[in-house]
Amino acid sequence: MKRQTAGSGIFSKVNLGNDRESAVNFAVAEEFRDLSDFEQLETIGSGTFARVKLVRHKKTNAFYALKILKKNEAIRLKQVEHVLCEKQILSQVDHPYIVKLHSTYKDTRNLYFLTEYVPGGELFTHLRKATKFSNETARFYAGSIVLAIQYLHARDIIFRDLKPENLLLDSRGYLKFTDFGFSKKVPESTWTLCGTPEYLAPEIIQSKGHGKGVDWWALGVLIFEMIAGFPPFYDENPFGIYQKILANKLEFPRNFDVHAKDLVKKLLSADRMKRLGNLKGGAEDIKKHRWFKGFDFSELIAYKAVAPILPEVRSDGDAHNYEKYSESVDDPTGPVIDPATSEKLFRDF
Ligand SMILES: Nc1ncnc2c1ncn2[C@@H]1O[C@H](COP(=O)(O)OP(=O)(O)OP(=O)(O)O)[C@@H](O)[C@H]1O
Repeated sequence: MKRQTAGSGIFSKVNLGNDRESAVNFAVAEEFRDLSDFEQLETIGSGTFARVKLVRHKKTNAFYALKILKKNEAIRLKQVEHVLCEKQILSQVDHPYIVKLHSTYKDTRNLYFLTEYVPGGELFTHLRKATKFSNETARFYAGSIVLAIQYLHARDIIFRDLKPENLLLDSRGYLKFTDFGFSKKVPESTWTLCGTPEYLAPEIIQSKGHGKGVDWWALGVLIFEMIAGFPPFYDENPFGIYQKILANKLEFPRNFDVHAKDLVKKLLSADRMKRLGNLKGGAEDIKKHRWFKGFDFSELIAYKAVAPILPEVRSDGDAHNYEKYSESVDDPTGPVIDPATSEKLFRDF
């Protein structure tokens, strides 16, 4: 079972902040100007109020992913500000491990993100298939995540939804971050409760205000889950999970690598002032940890490292690495919403 991101309206302490910077890097190329230039193929992802479809550019035959969000659902679930942030942040970032945004569109019913198509499937699927990863495999992905998060944090962007469901594999087996729906530009702290229960840092649950440290916490959860095959704090219901996170009791399976264990403990420090990654040395402290001894980050970023899993990609538009969704049950487009409301709320999209 894939884990849905929480925080859609249940928790209302929203800090909107003053982070409406203009999208400096975002110029839409000619070929991406019109949505009717694309043929919509199968659904490859479905979230709380979005559907992601594989699409083909009719003229060039190139494949892309189109994320479709219903405006009415974005309003109902109080996600308008998050969607605007998602566009603003995705249009500003440019990193090999972050999915590339080509263009955005809107009509009377929906908002659309056109991004590169990443054909290798979710890290989640590969992890569940393998049950658990070897130390080396986990290190390859963790190293990639450290680089991407370091890049984001240097730009004061917190990702806030790190989990294997939001990490995709490209055809070379390298990671791509997707879903910036909860990411936020914050030089200081922010107060919104969002994320996925198993990956929430204690300071988010306690509404203490949180910053970049939450991504390093989530990395600790992810390294644990990759090596153990299950997350460190687990319960049938979210409140049970929150209790376990706050109790901060870690039980490592036998054979868990000692250095990985030490790193996970340092990332899962309940006190964010003592959490590795969140200290003066930043991400460099994590790169220097014993678990990464001998690991070559420059090879990794240059795509010279051998990826541990090479996904089977039969052709450019092959979607078999993604779950199959019924196309008929749920119309991906929403109802037309009042034009004045639409203009007011979605002007910046
Ligand atoms: N660029 C892409 N290439 C291939 N698949 C993608 C791409 N973007 C998204 N997907 C697929 O669609 C799924 C949902 O996308 P995304 O997480 O952006 O939507 P969401 O509605 O915000 O999801 P959630 O509610 O779970 O947070 C992803 O987990 C992935 O399986």
